Amino acid sequence: MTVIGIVGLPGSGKSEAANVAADMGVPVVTMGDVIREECRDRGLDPATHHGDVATALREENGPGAIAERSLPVIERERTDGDTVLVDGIRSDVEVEAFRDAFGGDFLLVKVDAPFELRAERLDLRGRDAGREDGGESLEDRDERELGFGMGEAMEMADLELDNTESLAAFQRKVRTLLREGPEAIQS
Ligand SMILES: Nc1ncnc2c1ncn2[C@@H]1O[C@H](COP(=O)(O)OP(=O)(O)OP(=O)(O)O)[C@@H](O)[C@H]1O
Repeated sequence: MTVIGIVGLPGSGKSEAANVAADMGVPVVTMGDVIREECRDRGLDPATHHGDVATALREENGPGAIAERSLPVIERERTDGDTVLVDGIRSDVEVEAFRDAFGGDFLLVKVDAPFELRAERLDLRGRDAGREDGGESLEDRDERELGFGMGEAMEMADLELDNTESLAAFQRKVRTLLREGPEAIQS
């Protein structure tokens, strides 16, 4: 069994990687869903309290809290000992939590695309990038994510998936990783 964690800056292609996994029947655990579940356990509406509950979880149980909460969900999904993909890792502390839990069965994959390409793609997606209406710019989002420890998390990656070609090429690369393992990938 392999637990594959995905890291990368906003717009790099993490969700697309998760979509490929889901299409292949590989379970995807989204750490945001874990927070939403915690909201419901606390009787709070995830639509309005997502950020508060994420902050509260970290304050109450330390910076690795959300990763820790994801562990039983991952265990639940690894029924046949198959691969599970985890999306939503934000920091080195969370990477450490997964490494402690899964040891050599944990593979950290960094999805990489340069700023301009991410900005362009997010523009096409119709949210996030270069907003002039008071929304957060991609620079600010990058800054915020790096502030959580995303830079350190990315530096810990076991494997880098370049996403500078077409979407189809990226999807092929992710499928190869999930089917054949990291040895089959040449950056
Ligand atoms: N190789 C590619 N070619 C064209 N478009 C792409 C490519 N990879 C991703 N995209 C598109 O770029 C946008 C951002 O990708 P995606 O949502 O997967 O990024 P993300 O890392 O999950 O971002 P966020 O952190 O904002 O959730 C999406 O609209 C996606 O379809």
